[in-house]
Amino acid sequence: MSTRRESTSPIQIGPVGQSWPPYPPAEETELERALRLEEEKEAKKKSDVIDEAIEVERNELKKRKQYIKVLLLGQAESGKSTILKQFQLNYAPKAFQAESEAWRAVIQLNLVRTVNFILDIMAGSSNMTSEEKESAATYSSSPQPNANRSSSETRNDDLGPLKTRLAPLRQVEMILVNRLSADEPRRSGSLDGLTPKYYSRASEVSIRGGTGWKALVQRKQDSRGSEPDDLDQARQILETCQKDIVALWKSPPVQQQLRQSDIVLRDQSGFFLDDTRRIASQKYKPTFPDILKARLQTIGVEEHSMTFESAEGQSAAAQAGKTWLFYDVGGSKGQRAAWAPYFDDVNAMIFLCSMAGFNQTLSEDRSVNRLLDSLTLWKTICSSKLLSNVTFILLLNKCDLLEAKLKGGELFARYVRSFKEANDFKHVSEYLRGKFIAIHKSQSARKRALHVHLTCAIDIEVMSHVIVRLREAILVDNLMSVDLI
Ligand SMILES: Nc1nc2c(ncn2[C@@H]2O[C@H](COP(=O)(O)OP(=O)(O)OP(=O)(O)O)[C@@H](O)[C@H]2O)c(=O)[nH]1
Ligand SMILES: [Mg+2]
Repeated sequence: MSTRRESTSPIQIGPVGQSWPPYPPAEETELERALRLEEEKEAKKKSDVIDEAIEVERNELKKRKQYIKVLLLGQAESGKSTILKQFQLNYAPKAFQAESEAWRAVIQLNLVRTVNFILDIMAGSSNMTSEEKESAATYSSSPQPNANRSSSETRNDDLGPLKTRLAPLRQVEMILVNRLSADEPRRSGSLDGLTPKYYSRASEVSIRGGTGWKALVQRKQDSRGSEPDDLDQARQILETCQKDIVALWKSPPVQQQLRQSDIVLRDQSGFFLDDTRRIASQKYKPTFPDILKARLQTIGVEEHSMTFESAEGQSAAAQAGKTWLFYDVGGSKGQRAAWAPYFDDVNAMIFLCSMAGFNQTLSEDRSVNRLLDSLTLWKTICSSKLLSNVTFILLLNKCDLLEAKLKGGELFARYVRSFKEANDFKHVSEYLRGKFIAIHKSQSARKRALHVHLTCAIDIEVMSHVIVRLREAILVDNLMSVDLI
């Protein structure tokens, strides 16, 4: 502990002859002396508190140096948070299971938002701005979105009673958003009163993520005891709407309108309409596959600490090596400036690219193709000097969606003119793999290994093998001692 405040030799400042501290004053009364001593005691107390805080921070820093730090990078919706969930599921399943209840609100909100999105579409385009019409087509699987076509062509008054019965879902959405975001300032995408709003993304949920919201949902659940609250009310309404949601989704006018607007809801993140009966039930408990499919946009950079559960009961040293820190970043363009400070001190970087993005534009900038954005971003990351010594992992993700799009007749060459091969998964994924590897080779300042995997981040079985290999690669590259492995 520092004793700097107790030094007796005063330092010289100001004009020669004046010293600091000016104690003790030449003529000091008893009262002045008592006050002075009291002040000094207070100052010492404060100093000790500061010293203690510094010490704690130093120890914390020392501990953090023993952690493996992994940075997850990639554009929005590429699957970064999903990969983090896969690590938790594989290596900290008890902790992951303990949090599963908190995901219920997110999944139900994903579902309710999709329903309200459909209701907005069916209500017609009159209250949509031209920007909203365009952004509704962001999810289109077609290169030429056709969202501007008049919805009156298929508007069907038979849906009237259904729409009326589903109207309370606006309130459900509001309750769930409030519950998840609680003290957060309102951000775009959150509900604007009860006014129907045309969402550019059917199920998008945008709240500050990390562990904060989970704790919040949990705390509220614990504190309310047996008293019914607004969340119970929301779940009751949702259950009451179960059959009508199914009917809405199946109704020919809805399917026709979505087709005419070139909106493919099944391809969208957080799509749960095929599981309505289960998810809208009051007894609903999120399963692992549901949690992996849930969409919760990451805002900012979130630090997640994960301790390998197999390390429980081992020595403190072994435990330290078994704790990994993940930095999960928000991938949209506006958030990328916040990444740089994390490049400095990580052991591994996992970059995700959604291969299904070849026929999509960024939701934050509809003039930019997603695949092109990913390649540009990859180029920047590869050339970063700060990352030149870290383990590089590339996950070409959303294999399932890429395959479905190609099988559905979407032509890859229509978006990527240099592609001349057969329009199937094997050739397209090989082409993309080659492109990314070539960029890595040409942009890296020094020779560095690159681990590449084709992934479907929501597939538990297949991912369990990939996750093991990622862990091994990171540990081996970072020369961890055998007992830590
Ligand atoms: N079908 C399919 N969906 C996936 C795959 N990987 C992720 N998803 C889904 O895609 C959505 C977006 O994934 P996230 O992990 O939230 O994306 P992110 O990169 O963290 O996005 P930001 O937080 O906005 O930067 C989620 O609903 C996931 O369930 C995949 O391989 N296939
Ligand atoms: Mg995320």
